[in-house]
Amino acid sequence: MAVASPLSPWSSFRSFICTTNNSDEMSLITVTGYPASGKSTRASQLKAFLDSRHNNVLLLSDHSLNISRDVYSDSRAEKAARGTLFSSMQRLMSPNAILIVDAPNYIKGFRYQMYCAARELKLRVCTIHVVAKDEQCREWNAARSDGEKYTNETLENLMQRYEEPSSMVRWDSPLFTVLWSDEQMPLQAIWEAISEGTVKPPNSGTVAVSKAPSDALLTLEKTALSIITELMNIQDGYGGTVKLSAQIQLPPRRLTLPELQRLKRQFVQVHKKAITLGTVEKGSVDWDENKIAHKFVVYLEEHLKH
Ligand SMILES: Nc1ncnc2c1ncn2[C@@H]1O[C@H](COP(=O)(O)OP(=O)(O)OP(=O)(O)O)[C@@H](O)[C@H]1O
Repeated sequence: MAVASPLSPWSSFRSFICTTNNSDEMSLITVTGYPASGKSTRASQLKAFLDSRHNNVLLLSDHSLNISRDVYSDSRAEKAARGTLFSSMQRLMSPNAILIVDAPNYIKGFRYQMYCAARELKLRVCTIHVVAKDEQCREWNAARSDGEKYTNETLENLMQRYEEPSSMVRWDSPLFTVLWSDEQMPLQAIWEAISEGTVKPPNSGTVAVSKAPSDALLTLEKTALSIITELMNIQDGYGGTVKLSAQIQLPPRRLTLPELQRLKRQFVQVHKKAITLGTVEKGSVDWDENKIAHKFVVYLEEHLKH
């Protein structure tokens, strides 16, 4: 995988600057991602862009609420902190405000609650998923000097518990995925989602969005899933029908299903954006089963701990 250089947070919005104001957009933007994945960096980048288009952009975060990192190592304190975040969010949501909620927002059910609260007020919503590899988050966390460092244990814990957003469910959509290596955020598309997107009526349930995934997305999911199933079967002595054209070098220890599932989720997330946008990443030609299998095997070899 290519190693990207650190991005410059301000480089991507300059071309969109204009001075539209006094609009009646009301919206909730939920930022989510791993701990120390760059959520606040992206949230302030987004706020700077939106400030040039709207006169009431608010940013709510653990930091602005003085919520300490320690809450994430104590489930009761964490629950109370989520309550504080939620009530502040409700207080700040208003006509003519764009509210960005920059917090871990890693629990699916919590994002759903936020979505319902926004719909009650007929706000437009969108979710920004900031994606960084585990290793990158560890590195950024270790290097941070802003007093917001997580302990290693809390960091690992939060990464394990993270529930990824999905564009297939209403409460996470529209979903914008921003990779740690992306120089640009999709600022214009986010603006359109919150200023022109559909305002969903309250209380119309939680069913999945009807839009079908592309074949490529399904193949990506299915192929990665069949590989981890096969690996578990082989490890448990059930053998397996080896369909892969690639061989895999495994670490000399037992692999666990949760770790394989986590790597699968990350792998899918990393490649989903290219597929949904119809763009092609450097080095990949298409998305057939064999090529995906090969990419996933390489990904596993790179990321499985020895
Ligand atoms: N793209 C990037 N390039 C280089 N460094 C980055 C990048 N994104 C974030 N960082 C660094 O990583 C650290 C964490 O960034 P940031 O606060 O944006 O993450 P976060 O996800 O909001 O963290 P938290 O989970 O603590 O809220 C900071 O020290 C920041 O400077």
